[in-house]
Amino acid sequence: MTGTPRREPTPRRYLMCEPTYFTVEYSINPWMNPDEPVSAELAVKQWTELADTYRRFGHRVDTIRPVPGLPDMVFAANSGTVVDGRVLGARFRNPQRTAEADHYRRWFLDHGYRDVVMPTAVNEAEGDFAWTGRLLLAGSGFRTDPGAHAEAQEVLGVPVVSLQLVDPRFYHLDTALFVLSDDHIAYYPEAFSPGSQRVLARLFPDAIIANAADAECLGLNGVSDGRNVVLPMEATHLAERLVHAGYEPTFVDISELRKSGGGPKCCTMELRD
Ligand SMILES: CN(C)C(=N)NCCC[C@H](N)C(=O)O
Repeated sequence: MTGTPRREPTPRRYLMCEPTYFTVEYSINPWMNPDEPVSAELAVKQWTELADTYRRFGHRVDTIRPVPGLPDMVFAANSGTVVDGRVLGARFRNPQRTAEADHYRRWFLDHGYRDVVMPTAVNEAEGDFAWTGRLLLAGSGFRTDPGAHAEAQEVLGVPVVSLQLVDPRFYHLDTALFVLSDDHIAYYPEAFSPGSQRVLARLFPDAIIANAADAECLGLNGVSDGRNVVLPMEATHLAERLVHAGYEPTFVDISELRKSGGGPKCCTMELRD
């Protein structure tokens, strides 16, 4: 008889950016409504709790200084994909976010990264790239260009699997899929084209399948260290499935950051050195 697998955490290093200048003053995804009030103070509180959660699990959290006028800079995951110490930076689709990429590029150079390449194609980094430990899953359809997938394969030297996103609410791959442990993922099938759904089912037959309620609270924007899985507090169905599979969910409140279309993962770039 096979029981629930024992899940082992591995130490992580994350890069985060405090939402000091957080606002929703433009709309570049369906979650953003500039007419709805937003509190930078509450966003900072929620972000601080997220960073403290990682530290409590023994992970290292580095930070980059926020820049006035770049309210989405808090979404660190969109500014770099790091595998084995190699960095592929970002090129944003929307002009409102263009300047973020260079601040992060400079952070990498100032912190000892020597292999830093800036993309030629539109590339929103870990927003659309997820490293499973074997494959780099790559989303396109709304933000990252399919050409960026080939560029990532060349620069990072890892096999890339292209996936097509089809629902504008789930405009980045990390709104619809995340990696739980080596080669084990959770995802929301309806966010993907029929062909991409078949690819995912073939590659990950034991994946955890999320439902619409999980996806609609950005529950797929989770962060896992192999055992502890940080999730938005509304993602209760997904949390039950994770417990069943041997993981330990931890809930965080990200309601303020969600007003910009972001969750825990968007705030967290993983530095795989
Ligand atoms: C989970 N997601 C989508 C992220 N990886 N990033 C959030 C980016 C939010 C920003 N307002 C934007 O629309 O770009």
